Amino acid sequence: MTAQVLDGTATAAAIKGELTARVAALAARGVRPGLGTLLVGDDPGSRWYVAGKHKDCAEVGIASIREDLPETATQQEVEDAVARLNADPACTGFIVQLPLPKGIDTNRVLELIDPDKDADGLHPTNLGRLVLRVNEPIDSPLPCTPRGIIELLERHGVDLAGADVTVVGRGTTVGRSIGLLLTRRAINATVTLTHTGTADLAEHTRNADVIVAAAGVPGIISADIVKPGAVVVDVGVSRATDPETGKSRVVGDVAPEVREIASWVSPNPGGVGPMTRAMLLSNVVDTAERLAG
Ligand SMILES: Nc1nc2c(c(=O)[nH]1)N[C@@H](CN(C=O)c1ccc(C(=O)N[C@@H](CCC(=O)O)C(=O)O)cc1)CN2
Repeated sequence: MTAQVLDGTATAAAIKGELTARVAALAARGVRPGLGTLLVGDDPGSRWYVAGKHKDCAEVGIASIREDLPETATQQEVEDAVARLNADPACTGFIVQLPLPKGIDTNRVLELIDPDKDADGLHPTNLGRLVLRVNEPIDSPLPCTPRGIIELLERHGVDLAGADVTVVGRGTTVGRSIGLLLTRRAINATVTLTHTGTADLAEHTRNADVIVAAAGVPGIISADIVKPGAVVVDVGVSRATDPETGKSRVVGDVAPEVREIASWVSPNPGGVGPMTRAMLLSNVVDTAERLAG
């Protein structure tokens, strides 16, 4: 079996087309959504991601606002930047690019974001709504990567109802929050969350209909620990130097041989990354539509 491709690039492009129409409809009503970003420090990956977010905004017609601080910024300076974005009426939603430099209290910064402007869905109030609202529709922003993974699977016709999903990695932006989404009644998957303390990872992945690999360990999902016909989503982002070009490139958590055994695999790059970007735009447009009534 050769797996079919969960094409995040094409799916994200389709979503951006839909969002462009929704932004135009808002403009006709005199409403312009605006995404703010707060970037602290010089990490090249983070700079690239933030630049991509502003490029995406321009493509769909969302205004964008930037707050860039140096690596040496103090906790107070970061908190002041959050306060400016909270107060800026042109900014209808914003994100704090993660990770923040060492010495900055990330949880405290996230808690200071106005939950109604939390474009990443990472404020405790919005994560709490996800915990509490198992049955009802959710009218608050959802974390972008988990939302993007589910959208990617659904738009490729992967049925999650009753599926056994094994998530690898317990980070806040993906591992912990995707379980909350997948176990909502509207989706109805059964989730096993594995992490570095899991005694036997293979036992859990071999039983899974769907594997979401977000460990950040290159190749941790090898073909021998995947059930034939399983769906495998690669969220891992590690970097390696390409021996042929000498350039840095992304390496995922899923070994290439998995494509010979799985039914669907998300490429990496070109899978979950573009979907994360598209879901950030969706969150901003959803919020602007709610504000506009
Ligand atoms: N505040 C947040 N910080 C971070 C998040 C997040 O959702 N919110 N996620 C990641 C970074 N990220 C967005 O911020 C992100 C990661 C990857 C991609 C992407 O499109 N990647 C490309 C490959 C890029 C490359 O070659 O380097 C792909 O997968 O095709 C977009 C956004 C951590 N921080």
